[in-house]
Amino acid sequence: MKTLFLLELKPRDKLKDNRWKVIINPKAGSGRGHKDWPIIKATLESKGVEFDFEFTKKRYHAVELTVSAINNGYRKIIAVGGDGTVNEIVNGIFIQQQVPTTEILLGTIAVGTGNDWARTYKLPWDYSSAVEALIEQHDFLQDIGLATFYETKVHHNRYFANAVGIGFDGAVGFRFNRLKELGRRGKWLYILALVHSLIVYRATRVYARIDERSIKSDIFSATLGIGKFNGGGMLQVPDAVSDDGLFDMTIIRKLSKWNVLRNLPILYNGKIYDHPKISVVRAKEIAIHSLPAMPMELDGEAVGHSPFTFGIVPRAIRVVVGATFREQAESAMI
Ligand SMILES: Nc1ncnc2c1ncn2[C@@H]1O[C@H](COP(=O)(O)OP(=O)(O)OP(=O)(O)O)[C@@H](O)[C@H]1O
Repeated sequence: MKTLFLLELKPRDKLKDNRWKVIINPKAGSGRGHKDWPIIKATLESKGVEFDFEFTKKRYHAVELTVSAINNGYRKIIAVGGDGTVNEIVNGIFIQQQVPTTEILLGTIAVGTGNDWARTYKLPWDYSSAVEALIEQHDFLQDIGLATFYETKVHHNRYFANAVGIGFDGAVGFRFNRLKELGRRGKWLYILALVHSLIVYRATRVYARIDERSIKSDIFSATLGIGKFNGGGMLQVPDAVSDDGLFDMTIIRKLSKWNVLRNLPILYNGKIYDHPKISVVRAKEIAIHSLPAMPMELDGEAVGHSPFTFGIVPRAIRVVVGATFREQAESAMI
């Protein structure tokens, strides 16, 4: 009985209800995480935010830091990074076993390259306004996706908070990561990866189960979205709603390379579905098999290849959003 009493009290003793744990990826945004941290830190301090902080030291370290932060009583976490950092923190929130995932509040200060997750929530880019948003704490419960895939014959599971791209989109992700590893930088890097992949990538025969439906088609690319953006501002899933319990899956059927190049603007202007070979389906459960295997990027990270399964976990993580997004979400509910 005495032991039980102690066990119940111990986590409460160390609860840090109002203190944020800040996890900084120094490599995000080609080193912006490291370079801008002194400014971000000074901004947090000047606005009276209570926090402790830690830098990631390697890939996936943010997963570990999140699990130990929650085990040490933190319930509010700030990601200083890009989509990959947010993704690792979300995976850490699911891995920990101390509290339900919805009891953790996730905020972000976007210093990444693409920052697509932050775009959906209209989070401010300047650090002063981003910190104000954390103080105002407009929160929102968003859906999370769980993907299964293969990487060199090993089966993996990973949660995602924003979007997954498969086929051509996945190939661009792999090329983009490769260019970054080679030390290439700059805002045109994604376009460079896209043009390179366009030269070498071919549509594949895809067999998919989408909830109750089955499809067989030659598919060039597909994007599953919880958020609306991917690829650093592309609107490939422009109508995705991040708390509707459904993926929006944009399917781009086999296209000529010229047709892809000519239609690049519709990837950015929200009119992607005007194209006759592009359509959208909405579903909770999706299974995909392809010949040959197709590559996948998940929240901007090139991670593996098919066969894939995707499932949605509705309203699973509480996130801090921008005031404009919150107002729009509230007026949509009226
Ligand atoms: N200390 C570190 N050293 C090397 N890599 C790291 C470190 N910390 C995190 N990473 C890795 O950095 C990668 C990129 O992080 P992140 O996605 O946050 O930035 P980004 O790629 O610039 O932004 P975005 O995904 O929004 O374009 C992730 O794969 C992450 O695992």
